[in-house]
Amino acid sequence: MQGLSSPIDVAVGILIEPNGNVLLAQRPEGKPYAGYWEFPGGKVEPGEPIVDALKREFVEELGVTIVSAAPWCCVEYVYPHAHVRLHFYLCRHWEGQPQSLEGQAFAWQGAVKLEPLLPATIPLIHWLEDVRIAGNSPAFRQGQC
Ligand SMILES: Nc1nc2c([nH]c(=O)n2[C@H]2C[C@H](O)[C@@H](COP(=O)(O)OP(=O)(O)OP(=O)(O)O)O2)c(=O)[nH]1
Repeated sequence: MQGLSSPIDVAVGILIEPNGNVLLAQRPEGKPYAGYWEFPGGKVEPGEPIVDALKREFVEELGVTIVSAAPWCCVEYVYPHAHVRLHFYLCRHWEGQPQSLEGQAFAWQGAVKLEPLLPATIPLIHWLEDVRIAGNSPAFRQGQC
């Protein structure tokens, strides 16, 4: 089990369509919390800039090239399997249609109704309501990490 004093950095991207829909993915079999919904992303490799990890994960998982992404918030959470520090980015500009390259299910959602969601991601759904329709570039939310 990961040491609780050393969080694992995770880069997570929220793709937002012009109509305000956001993309979620379902965790595949074999991973902790399989079947739970999350925003696409994955672990940052040692020495890797977080935004580079974000771009790498989107190419690997979805075949999507992120053109620009804005850091939005950071959430720390201790699971039984790991202590994670999640770096969430908002992304309105990308190239390519998301494809299920790792066999995972995807869903575009307006007001997100999917269940179950990963516990650390649940608060994001509420915060997203302030930004997904407005089309603005919200300030970084301070204070969660
Ligand atoms: N991608 C993503 N991960 C999240 C979210 N919320 C949340 O708690 N997590 C956690 C679950 C995992 O413990 C961790 C992501 O690790 P992962 O195992 O999915 O990463 P990975 O794709 O690099 O996996 P692997 O190569 O190690 O198999 O972050 C979220 O919204 N999106």
